[in-house]
Amino acid sequence: MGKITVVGSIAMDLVTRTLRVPKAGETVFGQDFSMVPGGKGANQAIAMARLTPHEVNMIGAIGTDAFGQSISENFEKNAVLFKNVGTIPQMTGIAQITLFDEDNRIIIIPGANNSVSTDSLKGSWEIIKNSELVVLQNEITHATNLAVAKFCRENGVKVLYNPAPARPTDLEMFDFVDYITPNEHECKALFPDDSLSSVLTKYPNKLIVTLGVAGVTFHDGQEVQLIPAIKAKVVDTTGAGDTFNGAFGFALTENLSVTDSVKFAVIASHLSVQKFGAQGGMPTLKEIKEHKNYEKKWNIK
Ligand SMILES: Nc1ncnc2c1ncn2[C@@H]1O[C@H](COP(=O)(O)OP(=O)(O)OP(=O)(O)O)[C@@H](O)[C@H]1O
Ligand SMILES: [K+]
Repeated sequence: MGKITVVGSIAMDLVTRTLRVPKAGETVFGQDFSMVPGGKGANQAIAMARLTPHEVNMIGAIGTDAFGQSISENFEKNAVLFKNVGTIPQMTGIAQITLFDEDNRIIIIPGANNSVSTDSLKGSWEIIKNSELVVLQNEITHATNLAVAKFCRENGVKVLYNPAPARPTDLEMFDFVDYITPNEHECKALFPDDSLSSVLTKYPNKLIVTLGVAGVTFHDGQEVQLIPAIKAKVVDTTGAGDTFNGAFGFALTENLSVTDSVKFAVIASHLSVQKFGAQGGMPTLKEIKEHKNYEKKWNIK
């Protein structure tokens, strides 16, 4: 049975690079366009499959269109098990991404991802139950996430929850998950009235907040830690957060501490921003091990 399972979104990313973002009613010429597989769930599954020789299971849904076919081929190529990815008569989810000024702007149309429900998970509970870690994000419905998290809690399965994009119901998940990884904007949306350090202190070794170029912060049980990002020549930051989550989750399953898992994932996301596409820059374990910040004591085989 699979060691790591992702229940989440699958999409095709339609990526446009431009030097100017059009104003309302305006037309501009962009630099280039490409289609690359994405979706936070699929991205995080692929980030983990690049790192682990063990099974990574993807559970989700695609549509009957051509995007679905090419996404399946991509799972195959990246050694993600996808027999529990359903195909339904709908459009595959898409993300329209504009790359501008070293950052991205994204519009998501969920399509088939909205059909991932407790009903559609019927054949998947056994895989979930036998996982060492289950990974969730916010691109499938809250009701499905909550049902999976509760099931995992009842069955002693650890859950890594990436509440992205943020939604008001996220706090209901907190009691049923082990690790929560918002970025700073998502964290502010969850706790608008609290300072970052007071929120981190409330959830030691559980709430891990990514701060983009500034790095990652969390409370380690003693004090608030800031693990700085590693400077990089940025090509495309799309997927930095997904790479972080995938690598963090993988490191936890290798029994690294939260602090070491964060440091490991910071190396992974630093490598990811140097290449194009959400998945394009996701490193292999070998690439992370060759990085100067890799610590031998982590002893990952
Ligand atoms: N420009 C950068 N240079 C180096 N590392 C970066 C850079 N941007 C992000 N990272 C690394 O990636 C991690 C995750 O990035 P970020 O906090 O932007 O997540 P995110 O907002 O979920 O990303 P995205 O939605 O773009 O995938 C950061 O904590 C940092 O370690
Ligand atoms: K990238």
